[in-house]
Amino acid sequence: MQDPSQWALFLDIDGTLIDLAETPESIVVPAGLPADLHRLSARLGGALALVTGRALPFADELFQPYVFPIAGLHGSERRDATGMTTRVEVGAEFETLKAALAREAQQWPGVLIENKGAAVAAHYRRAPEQREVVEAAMERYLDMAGEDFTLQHGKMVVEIRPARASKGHALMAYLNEAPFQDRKPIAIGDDVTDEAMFRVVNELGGHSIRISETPAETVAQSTLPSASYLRSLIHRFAAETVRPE
Ligand SMILES: O=P(O)(O)OC[C@H]1O[C@H](O[C@H]2O[C@H](CO)[C@@H](O)[C@H](O)[C@H]2O)[C@H](O)[C@@H](O)[C@@H]1O
Repeated sequence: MQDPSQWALFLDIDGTLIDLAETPESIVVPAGLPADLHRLSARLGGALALVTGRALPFADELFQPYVFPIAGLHGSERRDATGMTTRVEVGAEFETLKAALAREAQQWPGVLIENKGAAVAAHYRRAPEQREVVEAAMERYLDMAGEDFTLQHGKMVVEIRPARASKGHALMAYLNEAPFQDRKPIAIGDDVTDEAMFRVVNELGGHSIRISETPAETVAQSTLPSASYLRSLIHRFAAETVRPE
């Protein structure tokens, strides 16, 4: 990487840093990845943020003991480089809605409901035949949730999340703050939700990269074949930061 002080790096988690797994809980964080990210972040002067659909506390656990700036729930919550967290607040009615969804989902064999606080996901990876049922139900629940929410489609998943946020907004917010400001953004992701980051990055003259084994419909400027390929690049760039003690 030429002159790391010019760049800010924004990384998606699932399918980008970590291989996809059958369920949200069964992902495996490769040994060495958290430390590699920590070293790479140091090389970038701290201008590395994780931008994910996961809830922030879950994302934090994946990379402990290191603490990175993280935007969670597709940008609905965001911890900046000073450790300050901001969140889109949702009303108490959303708890009732999530409980009703979880009850109804018991009739859909193999479908998993992931309660993420201000967002809720219905996963059909273990039951692809349930896709239409799940999508129709989530449209119905979205109507009940109201205009403060939106549907987020992803890989074998449909989510209801706050409408007043996106990964693109989160990336923009980071770029207005130290240590990200005055740097060119690089965003790397693998899914529909990451396209919002790619659009912002493209407008700002940065670099957008989609992880995809096969040609994907994307506005990203380039592609990488897999999460493991990206991890090997991160390892290489991170290693360049190691100095003899
Ligand atoms: O923005 P991301 O960090 O990519 O998060 C997107 C969603 O990732 C998770 O779901 C996806 O990964 C699961 C584990 O590999 C997989 O089982 C599922 O099919 C994928 O859709 C996560 O569970 C969601 O909450 C995130 O929004």
